[in-house]
Amino acid sequence: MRDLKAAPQRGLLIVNPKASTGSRRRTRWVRKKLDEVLDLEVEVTRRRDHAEILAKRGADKGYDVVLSLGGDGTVNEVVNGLVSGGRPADEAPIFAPIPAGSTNVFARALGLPWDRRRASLAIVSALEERRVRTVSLGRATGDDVDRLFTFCAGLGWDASIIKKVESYRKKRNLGAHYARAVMAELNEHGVEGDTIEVELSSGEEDLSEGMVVVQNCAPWTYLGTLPVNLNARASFNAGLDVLVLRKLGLSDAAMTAASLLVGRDGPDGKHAVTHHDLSRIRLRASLPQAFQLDGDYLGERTDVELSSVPEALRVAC
Ligand SMILES: Nc1ncnc2c1ncn2[C@@H]1O[C@H](COP(=O)(O)OP(=O)(O)OP(=O)(O)O)[C@@H](O)[C@H]1O
Repeated sequence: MRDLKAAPQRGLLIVNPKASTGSRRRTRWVRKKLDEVLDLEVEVTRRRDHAEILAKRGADKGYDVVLSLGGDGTVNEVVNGLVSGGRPADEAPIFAPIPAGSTNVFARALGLPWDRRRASLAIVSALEERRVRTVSLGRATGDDVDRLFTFCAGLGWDASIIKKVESYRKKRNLGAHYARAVMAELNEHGVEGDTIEVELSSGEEDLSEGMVVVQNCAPWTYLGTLPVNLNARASFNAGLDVLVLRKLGLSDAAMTAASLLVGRDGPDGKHAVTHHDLSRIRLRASLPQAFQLDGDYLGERTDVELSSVPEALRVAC
């Protein structure tokens, strides 16, 4: 092992003590491992949005590496703090996400193991070997929101489901909760509803009557170990991908939902279409629709613009 203590990088570990799979003992183990390669400071979040403030402070203070120990909510806050105000990737600390949530989409999409110990070891080895990758991010603006996202944004049906899943919080087996929320949503509303106009930077237009999902990478999410690939071509090295769910009758809603969630071939083109590698996507809903960023329900919105921010963040993985 190379002795980085000779010239250690300064690291800041931001710990969310409320993340689903967090515990003091596990945090101590991670901290000990990181201590071997970094001159490490640790900060613990005290409330929602605190990770963003801590990360911004870390970037301002010139830390070389900032790590999160939490789920995708913590990742989203830390990333927003690191490159807030348009800070270029090479002037921001290198980021590394250590998974401690229930799903950990961003860390897994980077190829890190779901298991926190194995992920920590992979990150330690990336730091030792100075293995860094620069990834794109997405940015959502409009209707009093201006926020970066790491893996997805959604307007309509999937955000309503996320709102439901959040209400089942602190219970285990999120895969089952997700399926339960899908069925509850289908029973209550179907997927037919108000329209969402979709305007793409390619010049194309589309119309959805249920849901629009924008992805910055693939997969979109995981049900346990199963990757859900609504848009398998989405990539950190390209612009944004979008899935537009077109008109859908209640009779085949469950079938289509199932094929979207577990199908290997993506949407069938009849009920849903995808568009690849876009710099900008404008969404205008006829009535306020549920909105989510990185799996976090943010309330209802009618007008949102999603844009790609290429090479926005350096990641050790
Ligand atoms: N001390 C705290 N008290 C209450 N909430 C907190 C605290 N620190 C962070 N949070 C909030 O906890 C929320 C959930 O965090 P996070 O997404 O990291 O974990 P998770 O929900 O277990 O993961 P996943 O989204 O994968 O299920 C975030 O919105 C974050 O802002």
